[in-house]
Amino acid sequence: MIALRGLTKRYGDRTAVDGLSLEVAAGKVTGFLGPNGAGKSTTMRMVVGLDRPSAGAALVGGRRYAEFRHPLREVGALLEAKAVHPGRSARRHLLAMARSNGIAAGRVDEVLGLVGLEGVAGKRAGSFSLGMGQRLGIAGALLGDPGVLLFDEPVNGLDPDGVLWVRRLMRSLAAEGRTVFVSSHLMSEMQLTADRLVVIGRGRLIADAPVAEVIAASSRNAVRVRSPRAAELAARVEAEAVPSGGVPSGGVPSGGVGRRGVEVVRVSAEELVVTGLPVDRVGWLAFEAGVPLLELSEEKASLEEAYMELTGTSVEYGAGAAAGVEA
Ligand SMILES: Nc1ncnc2c1ncn2[C@@H]1O[C@H](COP(=O)(O)OP(=O)(O)OP(=O)(O)O)[C@@H](O)[C@H]1O
Repeated sequence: MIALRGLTKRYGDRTAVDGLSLEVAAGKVTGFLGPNGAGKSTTMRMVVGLDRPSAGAALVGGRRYAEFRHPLREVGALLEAKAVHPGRSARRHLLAMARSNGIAAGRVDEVLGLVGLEGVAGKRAGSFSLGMGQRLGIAGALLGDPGVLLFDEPVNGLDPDGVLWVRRLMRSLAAEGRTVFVSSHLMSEMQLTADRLVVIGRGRLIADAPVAEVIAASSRNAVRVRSPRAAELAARVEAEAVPSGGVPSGGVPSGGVGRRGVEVVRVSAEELVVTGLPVDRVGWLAFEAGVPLLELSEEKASLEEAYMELTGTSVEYGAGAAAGVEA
């Protein structure tokens, strides 16, 4: 398990990571998301002792990275692909890592096989493509057979086969009970790979929840209804939004991701789009109102849509973001 306790990193007057507190559980793939410059790499670097926190702590299994005698056996990381001496062969690079961490030399060929680089193990790492560099980085992370793994943008530069391979690898590492913490900008890939998500913006925590919960909290989730008596149904649904007590009962509790009310958009005389209520609730309301239904369907948000909503005000370098101006 990884535990961040008030983790903070300042570079001069810039706060890259701002009081992050969370736990990344074992046995799961946890996706680490956030706009460019949000502080993901800085956070990961602090977990593996490459950066020193300005305040707070990053713990692996309750201990700081610096306390480990053989850190690669505790936590493996792919942080910068190609962070390898270009003149060294892949095998020599891994052998040097293994030696410094008391790892048997035989493990080097094992991980080279695991990542599919056995055929080029003697070649200079400097001649590797971006994708081969990523595979070598992943081999390095796996070398000490650690219980905790961090991957910063692992599919960067990989072809579709490689992307699928990384997805399966992450899933199988988590299934073995390991802690897998992986950053990515590819939302569709994260939707397929991750169990949980940690979303940050400007160094601060925005969400920490299961993937399904993050998506369920999106206002883009909607229920499409067609009925010859759509107006009656709309009135019934709107009554649900603001009951006599004045408190919206339709807001779907979202477990820390956000709250919202019920909205009805009249698309046409026969068609409505309802947001803020689950599809089965809309079905019951139609039944209670005695309104016939011609269609009742669910439109689910994608993780990408949910993510855009969550991070909308935290984007620093987006096309629409005014540089240097706080949202
Ligand atoms: N060594 C450094 N010196 C000064 N500022 C830094 C340093 N490293 C990172 N930063 C700043 O800290 C902030 C967070 O950067 P970081 O690389 O952690 O973000 P990120 O979420 O990984 O972004 P990306 O998705 O673009 O990789 C950025 O504003 C960055 O410019």
